[in-house]
Amino acid sequence: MPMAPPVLSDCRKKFINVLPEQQLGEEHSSLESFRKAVEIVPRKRKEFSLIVVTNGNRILLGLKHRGFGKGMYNSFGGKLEQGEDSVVAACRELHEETGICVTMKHMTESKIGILHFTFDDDPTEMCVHLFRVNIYCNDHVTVETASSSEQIVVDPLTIRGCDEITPEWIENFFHIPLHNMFADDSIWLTYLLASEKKVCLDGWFHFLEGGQEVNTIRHHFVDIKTDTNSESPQSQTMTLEKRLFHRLHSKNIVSPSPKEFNEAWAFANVVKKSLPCKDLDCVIDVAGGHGALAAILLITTAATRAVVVDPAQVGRDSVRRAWADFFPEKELRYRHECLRSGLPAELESALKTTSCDRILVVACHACQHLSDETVKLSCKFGVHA
Ligand SMILES: Nc1nc2c([nH]c(=O)n2[C@H]2C[C@H](O)[C@@H](COP(=O)(O)OP(=O)(O)OP(=O)(O)O)O2)c(=O)[nH]1
Repeated sequence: MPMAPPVLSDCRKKFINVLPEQQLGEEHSSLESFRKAVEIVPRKRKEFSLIVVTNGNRILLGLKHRGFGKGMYNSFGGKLEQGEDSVVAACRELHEETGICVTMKHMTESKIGILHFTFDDDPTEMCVHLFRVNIYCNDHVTVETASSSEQIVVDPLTIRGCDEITPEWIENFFHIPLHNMFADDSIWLTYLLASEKKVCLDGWFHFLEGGQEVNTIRHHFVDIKTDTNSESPQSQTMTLEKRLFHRLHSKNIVSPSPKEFNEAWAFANVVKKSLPCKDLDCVIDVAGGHGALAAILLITTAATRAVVVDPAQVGRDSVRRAWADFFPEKELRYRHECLRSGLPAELESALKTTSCDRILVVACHACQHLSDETVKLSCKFGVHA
């Protein structure tokens, strides 16, 4: 059964600087209900472009120095010039404000919706054409999967601002400065960034009087279309390491912590460099706790099964909850038992179905006694450790 798309309010809980609910107004479930509540019919309409720029799980935001939104962070864009098409305007504004060049073809494919803004104290409706551009930085040699035939490769040193705006990379987009951005960003931008699927948005936001100082929405309605067959642009370009990290964060998993995840990732890489993992079948992670190391080895090697031997029950199966779809048809088990009895039992059982050179015992911790015991037992059974 296809998974239901996430709810707007659930997505924003994952971001640390999200604005308080009082500033985000009432959420409507249909445009009709939104229009009825707002009552005001705008008399004029102005068109703008807005381009969200990401690179994996980083986002490029601009700090505005003048005009609308001065002193706040926003994505890039501006007014459409007389008779100008929204795609042409988006290419022009992105280049003017960041130096990034995107072809018309790519910008056309990057259009993801429209945002409509109305105000209690202004009869003009702002109609913002929304684009989502995911760039590849050519100092990031780690990009693993690039599905688009025409990638936007940017030399990060060429990114520059102008007198109106200064671009700045936010390394983890769950940390974007939403408290210093337009209130609607806490609603739609969080959804866009948190979604692992490609989304198109039609957003309607009605603001209270008072402009950016008050920055408060009275009513909103966001119509979201999720393309369940298509990964979001950031998922396509994220390295596997970032995708795994991102998944832990987006599911609010605290065990493994970011530090433990980094350690497990680094440890797995060292193990893979020093051992012939091509024909690996079984991984035994001794005192492996939450099981991140075992799972990373399952995901990144040919191993088909892994078992975590640890008397402590750590993380309550968090790793499987977060990453199960990264190792489909592979098995991750937990054996809650001490090393002395659990490891030999697992080794004996594994050796019944596979050869010793296809079994790997790993242990990532600082206890000399535990390490000695692990190596001694592994040597006794003739497996890699
Ligand atoms: N994220 C977000 N962006 C908004 C909101 N409202 C709004 O106009 N924008 C965007 C659309 C445009 O990209 C930008 C406003 O355009 P601008 O006033 O900077 O236009 P411009 O660059 O042509 O300005 P200028 O040269 O005439 O000073 O802000 C909003 O509520 N949220």
